[in-house]
Amino acid sequence: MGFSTRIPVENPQRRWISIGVEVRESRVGGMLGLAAGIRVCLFDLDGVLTDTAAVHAAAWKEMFDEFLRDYSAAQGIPFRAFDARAEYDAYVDGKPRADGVRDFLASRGISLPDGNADDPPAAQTVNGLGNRKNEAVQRRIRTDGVRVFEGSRKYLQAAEQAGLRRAVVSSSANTREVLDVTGLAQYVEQIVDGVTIRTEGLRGKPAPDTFLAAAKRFGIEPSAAAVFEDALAGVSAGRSGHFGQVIGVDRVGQAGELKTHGADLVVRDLADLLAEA
Ligand SMILES: O=P(O)(O)OC[C@H]1O[C@@H](O)[C@H](O)[C@@H](O)[C@@H]1O
Repeated sequence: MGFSTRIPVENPQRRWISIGVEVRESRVGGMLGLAAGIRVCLFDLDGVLTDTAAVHAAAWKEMFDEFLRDYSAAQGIPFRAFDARAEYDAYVDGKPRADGVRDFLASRGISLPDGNADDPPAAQTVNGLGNRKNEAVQRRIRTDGVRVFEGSRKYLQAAEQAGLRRAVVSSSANTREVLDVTGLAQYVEQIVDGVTIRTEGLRGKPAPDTFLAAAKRFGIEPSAAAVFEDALAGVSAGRSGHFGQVIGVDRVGQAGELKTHGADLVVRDLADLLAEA
């Protein structure tokens, strides 16, 4: 598509729009910077609506570094810390908690038994490590609070006023608490989250199941919904579910990777879409 600001005159049904880091083609007729025909917005939470991707990444690092220190001492191998940027983005971000534990450990050639959902945080199991990380993230959320991206709050309000339907689709089992403490719950009609994944037996991102479940609740085809995602696993889920539009939200300088994993369009903040509307 190229980095151009030209307005093509040969096809009046299309225009070039410049949004944040990308210049992409968009069909005229959509609202709030969306493609024509979009009636439903499916928002990821952490990193899209709230500044909690970094909170999760820090909690993962706290837990994995402690585990890796013990593990390397027991195995007599050098300790290599968890990379809260590259390894978090590649193996953990956007996925349900247990998948994040499993996929990162596998990348280091480590395999642990799954254990049970109520394993204590000290247990050397996938669930035990997941529960240890959850204690860390909840401590951080309750101590430091949660910051809402103001552009996202404005976008939610504008979407509501425009009559677009709105769901949050997150792998996090802490979704409801975060929506409640930030006051964002009032803008959200449906929630598909880490708890739904467990109770309905859905596959987590990068599988499209959670986004498809949300589209189904509105009784629409995926082609009528836009997916808003900051995680590589999340844009992959949007792409493989054949959603009408996949909007990558780049908070950490990974616009290129978001595009190669399936984003149609990459913005730095949802306010960029309002500026174009
Ligand atoms: O551990 P939770 O709160 O259930 O969240 C699971 C995952 O939820 C995703 O939304 C986050 O991007 C991940 O970082 C997080 O690990």
